[in-house]
Amino acid sequence: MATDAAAQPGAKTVPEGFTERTEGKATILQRANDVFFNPAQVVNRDMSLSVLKYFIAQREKEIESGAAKKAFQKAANQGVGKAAGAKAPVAGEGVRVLEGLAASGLRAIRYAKEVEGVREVVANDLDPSVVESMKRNIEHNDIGHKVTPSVGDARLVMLQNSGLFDAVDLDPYGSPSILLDSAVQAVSEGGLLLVTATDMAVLCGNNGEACYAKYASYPLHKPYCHEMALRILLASLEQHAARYKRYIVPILSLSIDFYIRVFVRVYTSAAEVKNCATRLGYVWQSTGCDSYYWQRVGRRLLKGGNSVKYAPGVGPAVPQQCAETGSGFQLGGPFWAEPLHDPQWVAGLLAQVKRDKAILPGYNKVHSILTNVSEELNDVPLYFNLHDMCKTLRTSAPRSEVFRSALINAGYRVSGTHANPLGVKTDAPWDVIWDIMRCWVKEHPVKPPQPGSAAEKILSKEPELKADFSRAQAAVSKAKQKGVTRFPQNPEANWGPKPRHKRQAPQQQQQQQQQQATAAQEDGAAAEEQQEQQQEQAANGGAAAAAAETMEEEPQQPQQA
Ligand SMILES: C[S@@+](CC[C@H](N)C(=O)[O-])C[C@H]1O[C@@H](n2cnc3c(N)ncnc32)[C@H](O)[C@@H]1O
Repeated sequence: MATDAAAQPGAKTVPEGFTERTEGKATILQRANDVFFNPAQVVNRDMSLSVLKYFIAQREKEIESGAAKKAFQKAANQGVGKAAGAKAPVAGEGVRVLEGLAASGLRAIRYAKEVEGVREVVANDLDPSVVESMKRNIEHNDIGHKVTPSVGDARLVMLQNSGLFDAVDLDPYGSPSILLDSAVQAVSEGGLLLVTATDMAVLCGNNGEACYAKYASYPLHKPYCHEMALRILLASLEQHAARYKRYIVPILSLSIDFYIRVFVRVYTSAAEVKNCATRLGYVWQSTGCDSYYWQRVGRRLLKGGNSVKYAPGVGPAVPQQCAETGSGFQLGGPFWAEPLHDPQWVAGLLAQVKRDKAILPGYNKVHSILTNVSEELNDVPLYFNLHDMCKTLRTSAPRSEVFRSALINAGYRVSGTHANPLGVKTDAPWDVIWDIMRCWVKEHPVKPPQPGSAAEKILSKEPELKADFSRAQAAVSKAKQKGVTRFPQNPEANWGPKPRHKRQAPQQQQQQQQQQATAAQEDGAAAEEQQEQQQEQAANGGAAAAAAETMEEEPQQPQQA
């Protein structure tokens, strides 16, 4: 937990006009109105620290098995790191990290102090006055030469150190788009990229044209927009990487409150890069209802023996008119269409985080997010919001467990998503999903819908499937069964991005207000989900059981002082 602290006897002297602020093992010096420290980012820093720690352990194993050296040689033959004189990784030598936009240096200092196996962190910032305060903080933390301060444009630093950093962390205000091209070149073979984006209004489709300009992907302003934002950033990373015969492997992709954060490894392979278009897809979104359909940009065709041929995607993947409502479609993308996470990493990371509970100030939220992620259907891109579908039909929403049971009883898989407390992921096709809703409305009649409305068109069809709403065991997530709080409330209002340390243009202010409004909405949805959970508990086991389960929940304490 971050704390304000007065100087203790024997502790480092706190210069006049400063106070100390501690997060994890790092203590930084802060002046009044300093905006360098944003407590809302503790979860971002804890998560990043944990992923970096896990990455280092994995990398050591790869060095010991010889896989890392082999990969390094292969990449060197393609020119990776050649200009900068990159060397093959050596066991026990530790990793070299770049924090490209390091501000106060808090994150860099935490990496250096808390993650074993970090050899050096280069903490870089464009603003010389910021680097002065960073130097003060490095000195204040007694970390010797482990953190190297640097002033410069992160893009230049990355290009000048191509292939030389084992991990590159980019945590900008707003969009990372202009940093991605140099970032995919800066990491060593199999290296780790950790990237934040806070331009959620852009990525979520409020300004689609701006998103296309920045990321070359058209967003759709729909309930799945937070996962779509992740898929836009990943698609952009993949396309930048492909230009240098490199490709990405996402290990963890997170939508948290008001920002997204992706963790990907970067490899080099001319053969693998040919698959780039097959990993990306467009989404056809019905303009009349909630249905959406994927279409890959490219195809990989196996032609007998080992012969592989690449071809453009086939389409359109939808008819001229939406099968449910007769309306047209919007086309979004291209988006990353492959899994967002590596399940083995997620399982290992979750176990490691549990062991590190005492040393992670943002543990509760980090644990909740990873628990949710571990239960997500990783091969089902995007999700729908059950409440939105009910709005389309002007009906009351079934409890999520009841709706999920119907999907499972019809032979399909279903899960929630960490990106939205009300989101449902399933491999059921849309005609099945709508049939379940038609059956629900038959059992819970609604007022006759408006002639010509989407509700009328959808409900005028007889369901082909007879939905079975009886309780299926797998309909309740394991976390929920164990009483793990899946969406903890944020500790305070306006828990969101901080302004840049300069006057903001009205457009930026508006964007920030939108981001905060989105975060507030999500908090509302989380509260709704918790209320629903309590109602379900009460309905399933009576008040006593609900009370007992509630007591088992982890306390929802604010993560910051
Ligand atoms: C959100 S803050 C970083 C916060 C920090 N990562 C942390 O966890 O505390 C963004 C910083 O990026 C710096 N910055 C913006 N553009 C940059 C660039 N092109 N190169 C390097 N630093 C940049 C700003 O000066 C600012 O200090």
